Amino acid sequence: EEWQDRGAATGVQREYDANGQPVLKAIKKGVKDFDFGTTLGEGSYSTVLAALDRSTQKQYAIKVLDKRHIIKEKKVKYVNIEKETLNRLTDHPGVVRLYYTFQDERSLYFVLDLCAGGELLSVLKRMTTFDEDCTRFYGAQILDTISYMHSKGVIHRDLKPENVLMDDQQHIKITDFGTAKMLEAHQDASGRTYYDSDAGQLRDRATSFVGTAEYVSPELLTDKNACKASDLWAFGCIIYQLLAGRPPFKAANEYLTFQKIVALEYDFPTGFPETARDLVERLLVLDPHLRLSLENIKAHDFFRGINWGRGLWREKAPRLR
Ligand SMILES: Nc1ncnc2c1ncn2[C@@H]1O[C@H](COP(=O)(O)OP(=O)(O)OP(=O)(O)O)[C@@H](O)[C@H]1O
Ligand SMILES: O=C(O)C[C@H](Cc1nc2cc(Cl)cc(Cl)c2[nH]1)c1ccc(Cl)cc1
Repeated sequence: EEWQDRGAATGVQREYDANGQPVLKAIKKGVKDFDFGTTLGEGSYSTVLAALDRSTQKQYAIKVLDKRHIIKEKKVKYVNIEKETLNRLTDHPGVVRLYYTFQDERSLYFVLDLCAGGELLSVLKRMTTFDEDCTRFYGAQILDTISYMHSKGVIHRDLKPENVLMDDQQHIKITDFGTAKMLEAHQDASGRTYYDSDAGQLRDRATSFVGTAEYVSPELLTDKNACKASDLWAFGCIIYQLLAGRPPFKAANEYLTFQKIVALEYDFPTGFPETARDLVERLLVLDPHLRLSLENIKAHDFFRGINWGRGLWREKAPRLR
């Protein structure tokens, strides 16, 4: 196997060599450390199973990918991007946590947070629409997470209700980073790390990746360039969808949907709340430079009363009505 799994060791244990000298050995988890349970879902190249770590009795979701299938479908790049991106996003409650990766002769394994609440899309379908309080609460958690991702130089590029999972506290966790873009890290004069605004993206012009039709930003369709503001366009579509029960741009096929996006052809259902309408109108703006910035969105009237930061993640989720 030319790929040696340099996956992060899960910790070290102390052993003693022949002369009684203490030796620290890296502990690597493997398949045998887990009891696999129900299938939580299937992807095009993956199966996600509930699993119990026998030694800690902790529950996880383990995403299993078939090596041969990955190679045949030319998805090696995406799998490695998902691993590298998740390894960069390790300290925020709104990002699904990657604990370990390992492999055996047949498969690759991602050991992830278990999100027992399923997809936000399924919750929305059960509710038809969210009321303003729920939209404000879940919207704030999603925005706080986008803010963290962008601060780490990660653009998700495929944000949508299917990629927002719920944990057992009804808090959200964003997943599916195989198509994310990682901006180059730079050190400033005082040695602090910052990420290339979007200049570094210029080389990326040839990117072949386009997200999910209903949430694709106009700049990705016109000049094939995703930037941080592209995630904020998708955020605007999600806020609209939570309140309206459907995404703003949806047509019979992808091409017609793209036509609606670049023509900004959408309207609000009667009864759509005014403040939310104002926020969506300032997000669904064709020119990414004129779209509301992250800070402007946090300060928008729709999010009045939200305390951004730790508090947001300790609060009890409003009852989904
Ligand atoms: N951490 C998790 N906890 C609980 N369920 C999960 C978790 N991650 C994924 N799932 C579920 O498993 C299913 C498959 O997810 P996976 O990320 O493997 O593929 P996908 O991204 O949904 O599909 P595709 O690869 O075609 O885009 C999803 O529908 C999701 O609901
Ligand atoms: O060195 C690393 O970064 C760890 C490896 C890299 C890696 N080994 C692979 C083997 C195959 Cl067959 C396919 C892919 Cl995508 C592979 N990616 C790895 C192991 C496990 C997981 Cl889940 C992801 C990447």
